[in-house]
Amino acid sequence: MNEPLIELKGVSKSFGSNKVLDRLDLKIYRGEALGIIGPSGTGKSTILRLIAGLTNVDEGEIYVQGVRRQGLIEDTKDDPVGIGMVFQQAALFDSLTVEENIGFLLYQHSQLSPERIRQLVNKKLEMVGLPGIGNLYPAELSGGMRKRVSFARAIMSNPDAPKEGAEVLLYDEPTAGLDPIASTVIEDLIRDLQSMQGVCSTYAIVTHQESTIRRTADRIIFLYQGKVQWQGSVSEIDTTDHPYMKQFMSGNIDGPIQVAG
Ligand SMILES: Nc1ncnc2c1ncn2[C@@H]1O[C@H](COP(=O)(O)OP(=O)(O)OP(=O)(O)O)[C@@H](O)[C@H]1O
Repeated sequence: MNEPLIELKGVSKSFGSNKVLDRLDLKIYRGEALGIIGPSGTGKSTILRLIAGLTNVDEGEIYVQGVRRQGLIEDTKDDPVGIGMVFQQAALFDSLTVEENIGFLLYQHSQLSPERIRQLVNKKLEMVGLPGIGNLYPAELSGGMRKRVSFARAIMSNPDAPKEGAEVLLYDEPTAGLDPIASTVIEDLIRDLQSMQGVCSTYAIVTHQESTIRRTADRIIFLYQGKVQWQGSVSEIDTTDHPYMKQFMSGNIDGPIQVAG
């Protein structure tokens, strides 16, 4: 098989005495849509934050396109692959307009003219199905619209920079708190972005919503007690006899997974 785009080798991560990840191995291949599922507090978001370079491993290694990541993303000038992250909360600046939010990094760090940034922002807003809302403030948007704006921000790129935008997107519960129809819109958008040329063809998605698991992932890993306990394709969700998966997908209180609280 090809070299993985992202690889975690023997990664451990603790917060105080809480060992969240325990010698975890994980590979994400180019063009793959990986779903990460598991009970609350098992470290799914932590995996995304490690891949994004927002936090450091305690032990183990992270490779991005075969190159070992050293330190946090802010210390790494030339990560070989652009990695964008969409957070659970859209995490927009309330005092800035949609356009200023999406173009934030370019306004801060590029030499591009405001007019050029505005054009680029408008293009991204069209891609996420929200043309013409650049002048609105986050408070004027619905939750689903805010999520889409955060997608636009994650795929924003500087055409003058050597690489054209995020190649890998990390979605942390992108449909949490949305009604079923708004969730479908987001799920479709995730797949649409994947199929658009030049945008992120590879992504990892953390979600608790069953429709999102089924509609946005190709391969799924089930995380529990710091390790990948099961992995398979979406169709195998319904056929697996794995006790963790059967309990988790049925929502049964009784089973090998200890119920928190
Ligand atoms: N910065 C931090 N400081 C202390 N503890 C943390 C920190 N970040 C995460 N944790 C703890 O690590 C564990 C895993 O958190 P994480 O958010 O990765 O889990 P998760 O599987 O994404 O959970 P959920 O499904 O509830 O969102 C939790 O017990 C959490 O309290």
